[in-house]
Formats: sequence, C-alpha cells, structure tokens
Amino acid sequence: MAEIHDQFDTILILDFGSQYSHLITRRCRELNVYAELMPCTSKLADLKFKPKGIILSGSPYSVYDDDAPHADPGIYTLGVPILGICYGLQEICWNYKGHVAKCDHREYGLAEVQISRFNELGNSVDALFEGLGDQMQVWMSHGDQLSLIPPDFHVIGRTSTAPYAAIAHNSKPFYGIQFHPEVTHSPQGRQLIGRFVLNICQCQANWTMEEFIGKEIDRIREICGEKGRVIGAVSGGVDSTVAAKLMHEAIGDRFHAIMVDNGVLRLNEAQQVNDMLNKDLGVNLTVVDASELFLSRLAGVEDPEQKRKIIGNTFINVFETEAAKIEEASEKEENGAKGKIEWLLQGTLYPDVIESISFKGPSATIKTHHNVGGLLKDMKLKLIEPLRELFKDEVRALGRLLSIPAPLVQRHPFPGPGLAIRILGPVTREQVKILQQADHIYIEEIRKANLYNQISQAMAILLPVKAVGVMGDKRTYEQVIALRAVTSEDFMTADWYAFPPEILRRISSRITNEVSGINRVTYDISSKPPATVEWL
Ligand SMILES: Nc1ncnc2c1ncn2[C@@H]1O[C@H](COP(=O)(O)OP(=O)(O)OP(=O)(O)O)[C@@H](O)[C@H]1O
Ligand SMILES: O=c1[nH]c(=O)c2[nH+]cn([C@@H]3O[C@H](COP(=O)(O)O)[C@@H](O)[C@H]3O)c2[nH]1
Ligand SMILES: NC(=O)CC[C@H](N)C(=O)O
Ligand SMILES: [Mg+2]
Repeated sequence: MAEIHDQFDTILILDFGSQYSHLITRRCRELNVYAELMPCTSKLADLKFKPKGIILSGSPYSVYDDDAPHADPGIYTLGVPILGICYGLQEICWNYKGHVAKCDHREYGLAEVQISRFNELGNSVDALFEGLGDQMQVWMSHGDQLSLIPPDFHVIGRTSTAPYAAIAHNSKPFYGIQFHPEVTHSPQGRQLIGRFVLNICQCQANWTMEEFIGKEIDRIREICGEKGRVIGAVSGGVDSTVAAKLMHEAIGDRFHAIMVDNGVLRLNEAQQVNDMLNKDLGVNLTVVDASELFLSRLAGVEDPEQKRKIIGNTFINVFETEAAKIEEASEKEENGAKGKIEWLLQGTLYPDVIESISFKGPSATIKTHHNVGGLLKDMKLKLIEPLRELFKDEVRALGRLLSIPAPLVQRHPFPGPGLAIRILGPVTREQVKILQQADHIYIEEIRKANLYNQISQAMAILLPVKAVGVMGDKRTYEQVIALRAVTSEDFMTADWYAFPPEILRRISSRITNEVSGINRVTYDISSKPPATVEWL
C-alpha cells in the first residue's frame, strides 16, 4: 500500500526529545514539503522509505552524557543532506570527533549570528545561508557548545560567544546550527529551513491538501476494496467531520457515521450535527440517544478521572451495539450486497501520533482522554485513520477543500466527555440544563461580537458552590458560572483571552438574567500551564 512518504518527497526529522521537534515538522509542511518525525533511535534498516533529507532536532541531553541518544551512523552514508539543529549540531560534531563542552554562559534567548561569506577553502558562499544577508537574529537555547570543530568541517556562522554557531562539511551537504530556526523568535528561520529543504535537498514543494485529497481517496478505496464497509464515530467536531466527509467521498454509503448523544452535549447539538451531516454534507449519519445510559452511569460521580473513564467506556459499549445492529441489518440484505463492516474510522491527528512515538515515551498522564487507550484488545474491526499524518490546521484546510462550511471548519474543539467535565460535582439533568443555557449565551455573544475566530476555545463551567446575591430586592443563594476563553496554537500551552470589558458585562448580565439557578459569573484568568484548558 502506497503511504504518503512514497508519494511525496519527504524530509525525515529525527526527534532527540526537543520540545520543538514537532515545530520543525510543521515548518517543512508550511513550505509544502512533507516531513515525518521519527524517534532518533530509529534504525535506518527499518526505514520504509528514502528521505530526501534529514534534520536532527534539539534535545534536553548533552551529547557526552552516558545515556545520551545518538542517531544511526548510517545517516551519514545515505547520500542525502543533513541539517543538525542545536543538539543536532552537537550530534554531528560528536560523530565526526569534534568536541562539545559546557559553555561558560548558557545562551537562552536572542543572539546575532555573523555569517561567514567564504570558508577557508575559498569556496563560494555556503548554500545554507545564501541570500540571507551577513547577519541574522536568531533564538538560542543551549548550555553546551562546540569547543573544537570536527576535521573536514568549516565555520559558516559565529556569535559573540559561540565561535562555531554554524558549521558545514567541506564537501558533503551536512550542516549544523546552534540556534533554533523552527521557532518564530528566529525571524529568518523559515527561510533558512526553506534553503535546506527546497534548495539543498531539492524537495518538490507539492505537499498541499489539493494533492493529498485525491491520493488519499484512492488509498481509502484500495484499502476498503469493492465491498468493504466502514463505521465511524462522529461528534460534529472538525476532525471527525472532515474524516467522515473524506470517507463519504471515497466509498459513499458504505460509510456509516454514528453520533452518540451522551446527555452532556451542548444545547441542540445532536440535532444540529444531524442536519449538518445528513443534509449539508450528504453523509449517512445516525444519532443514537444514549443519554439515559450515560447519565445513569455518571450519577453521583464527582471524580474527574472517573467521569472520563465512565464516558470513554460507555462510548465503546454504545458503539459496539450500533455496529452489531448495522451488521444484522445488512445480513438481511440480498446476497450480503454491501459486505461486512470491517473497518472503524478514527479521526486521529498527527500530534496524537507524535506523542505516542516520542522516544522518551509518552508524557505523564494529566487527564485520560476519552478516546485514547479505550480500544478493546480483541477488537475485530480494523482501524482506518485518514488524518493520522495531519496537523489540525491541515485538517481545517482539507475541510475547506471538501466544501465543509466555514463555520464548521473554524469550530472550537469540544471534548468527547462534554459538559460532564465542565460540571464540577455530580452530573444531573438539571445541572446539564443550566450549563447548556449559560454556554449557549456565552458562545452566542462571542459570535455576535465577531470574536469567535480570534479565540481558540471558549467554555462555561458550572461551579459546585453557592453564593449570595440580591434579585428584585430578594435574597438569592445560587450557583456560580465561570467563563473561560483561551488562545492557543496547539493546546499544549494556552493564554487566557482578554475580552473587551463591555462584552463580559453583557454576557454576565444575560447569564444571570436568563439562566435560573445562577446569580454570579466569574472570568478565569489562568494560563496553561499551570492551569489546563478544561477545569477537569
Ligand atoms: N458525541 C460523540 N459521538 C460520537 N463520537 C464522538 C462523540 N464525541 C467524540 N467522539 C469521537 O471521539 C473523537 C475525538 O473527539 P475530539 O473532540 O478529539 O475530536 P472531534 O470532536 O472530531 O474534533 P474537535 O477536536 O474539533 O472537537 C471524535 O473524532 C469522535 O470520533
Ligand atoms: O476529545 C477530547 N476528549 C477528552 O477527553 C478531552 N479532554 C480535554 N480535551 C481537549 O483537549 C484540549 C486541551 O485540554 P486540557 O488543557 O484541559 O488538557 C482542549 O481543547 C480540551 O477541550 C479533550 N478532548
Ligand atoms: N536545545 C538543545 O538542543 C540543547 C542541546 C544541549 N542539551 C545543550 O544544552 O546545549
Ligand atoms: Mg470534539
């Protein structure tokens, strides 16, 4: 089966555990060059494709540490260009017997690199920095640096404290830089990565969603064969909707989408998603009302992790029952005209994949996501994951090309456990109803103020406390709503959003007036970290 790296020129990024490794991947893709991240410990013999170039990432390790990770030395004889970034530079130096040592002053922040126009060999300007000027502002984050340049390499850039801030091999296309071109604080970083992937590696810049769609539809058809059928859980969120639309384009009605009403959806959500998929997108969707089952299992549960697990497990139970129903119905059809359901569609995105392939292993569990790790071991269905190589912004671009309406493509993410993780305390139908109303007003006002697309995610949270208030000269003793809005690139970190005060005033006034049971509204001004986006 042709994979993406067989169809597009691919840059291989070896991850040594830097927090920015995924950004290198993104930068390449923004240049329309496909890039894949793999653990630095990957063996070349196991590699299923030949990359056009290799980038070595940064790392929290020092190359001379006993347990420092090192790349397969085969990369240096593969005959493709190599770029080492920070630790990656030090790794190249280590391999070629130069010296890396702790520096007197660790450099963290902006620095100026002086670019050497000519190397000692009298060759012309080095290809990496061509056209980028004589000096460049860059962002540094290191405590080690080269103290001795390896034989056969020459200096192509220095800073006031790092004499070997950038080096190049005398005859091979191997480069190392001490700074981080992948972060936005290095203003010419994108151009520099472009020099490497486009000019030095000569990758074709054809990684676009236009190219991807056609190839992916062919691939899905090939995987499913003439008759194979697929079911998939669809929430109305961007990822599952785009995946569903893609499946529909590929195999039409052999794809069955199921949306589960778990009783903790937003106001009118099930109806809206139903209309949108069936009517607007032509995708065959069944909404299953399982709210009674979910709410009865959640009764009296306060612990956040317990709520998440109950919801995750119940999703699977409902899903299995529905799959069996579809199977049963199809068995009654003439000659099994439509074939068995063999596949389960998942909207897995690249960040989930990256997390699970990190060579350090997945990070500490902060929260159990409802759809991760919940799959059954003896599951008969095979997984199909068309978005597994894509970042969220790529999924959004894909959605636009598939003519999914803009408001849907720009939708804020909504977690599978839904309002259950926004009700602090036990979940009851009454509490859900209060929160649905407050959430509805909040989002409606954000849209009216034209702020929806400036905010990455906004939510209302129902607090398990009561406060005293006064309404119509009477004392009230009611619950409190917290509002949260954040901006974020990837939800790994997030900033709270600074609303114009008059918008908050209007929202607060509408919520306390229109939602009975609420007499107070607060605004959450915590960033992530130390807080998280959701409260539970
Ligand atoms: N109510 C639901 N019914 C059916 N499937 C669901 C439901 N909620 C979540 N899922 C499944 O869980 C997956 C993960 O949810 P997640 O919220 O991460 O993605 P999404 O809803 O597709 O997109 P977004 O992140 O934009 O909300 C979904 O892709 C979908 O397959
Ligand atoms: O589908 C989901 N199932 C979950 O169990 C889940 N928990 C958190 N989230 C979403 O993940 C992003 C980061 O949230 P946190 O900072 O709270 O971890 C935010 O966008 C959250 O809404 C979830 N999405
Ligand atoms: N950002 C990095 O890659 C740092 C590399 C190495 N740990 C150093 O401190 O120099
Ligand atoms: Mg969602």
